[in-house]
Amino acid sequence: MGDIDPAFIQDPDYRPTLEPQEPDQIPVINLSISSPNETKNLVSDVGDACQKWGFFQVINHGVSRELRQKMQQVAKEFFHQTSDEKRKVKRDEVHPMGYHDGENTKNVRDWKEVFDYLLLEPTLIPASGEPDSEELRTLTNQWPQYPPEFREVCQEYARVMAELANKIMELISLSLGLPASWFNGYFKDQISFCRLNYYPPCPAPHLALGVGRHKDSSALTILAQDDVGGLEVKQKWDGEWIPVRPTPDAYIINIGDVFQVWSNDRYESVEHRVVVNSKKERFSTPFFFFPSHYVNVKPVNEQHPAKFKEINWGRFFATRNRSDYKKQNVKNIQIDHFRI
Ligand SMILES: O=C(O)CCC(=O)C(=O)O
Ligand SMILES: [Fe+2]
Repeated sequence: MGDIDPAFIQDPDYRPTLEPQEPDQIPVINLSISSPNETKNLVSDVGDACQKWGFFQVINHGVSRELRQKMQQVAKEFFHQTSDEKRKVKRDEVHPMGYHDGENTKNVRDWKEVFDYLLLEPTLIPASGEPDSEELRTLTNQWPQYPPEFREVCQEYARVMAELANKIMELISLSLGLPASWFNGYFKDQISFCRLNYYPPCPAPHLALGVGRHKDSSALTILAQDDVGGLEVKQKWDGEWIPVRPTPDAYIINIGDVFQVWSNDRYESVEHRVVVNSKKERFSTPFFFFPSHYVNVKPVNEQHPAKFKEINWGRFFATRNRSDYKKQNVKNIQIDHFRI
């Protein structure tokens, strides 16, 4: 036990502790409301969670349990196939959507396999991150033959996630003192995508991570995790890693880089990572809610000095996503590069 490819081994500073930790402290927010007064409380709970943690869980979100279970089932059936079968829909530089088993986060390999697909087909993004390049690139999905209902279930699931993302974004807008629909127009041609994560049991969970520490570059992310656990969030005030314990039927929401810029640092995109274990496989499904490629992201409140320069979202996305395929000599681009 314990012998793994050195490409997966984290630097000692970033290895997980795997010791029992404190009980879960990430807020759980009930989205069902029946009076205007409850809306006020809900908005204030969302705002507090965004400010303190950058993470919260939601219950009574309106997504059917049946759809979530179907999604879990097709993911299991897909990932349990042979490598050869899965590689028929392998991602590459021409087709960035599909199956992938060699992702690096911060230049260390993740102990996971993924399948990515876009909400909208086709989706347009800039061909490169170069500031003066106007060329666009058309992205489409790749779908496996098996299981036969895979495509239909995935597409339905992404549509439902986009609706939930809108609802949560409206609450976040209200919590920032803006009209609920303030950001809606930025998502007309959204580059949102859904990812199926599969973490096989790992013989050396003390050395490797399912996903290394990172921030999501989305506006927000909606994550479904199964009952195994493994997601950890970096507590803002002391850098402790806090587990997000599985809560039946809940979705985990986190603020991504886009909302950090829009809110001018009031809400931060918080670092998180995934710990693996030697006994149980784990599945999770993040939906990354991204604006349209042509949106220029900048702080919305003009009463305070802006902490970020305007960022063209498509170019940022195009630059960041190149890091999936090659080990890079430089750290991949982050919003901090745009700080004033
Ligand atoms: O699997 C998880 O719990 C989280 C995955 C994640 O953070 C990501 O895919 O960006
Ligand atoms: Fe993430």
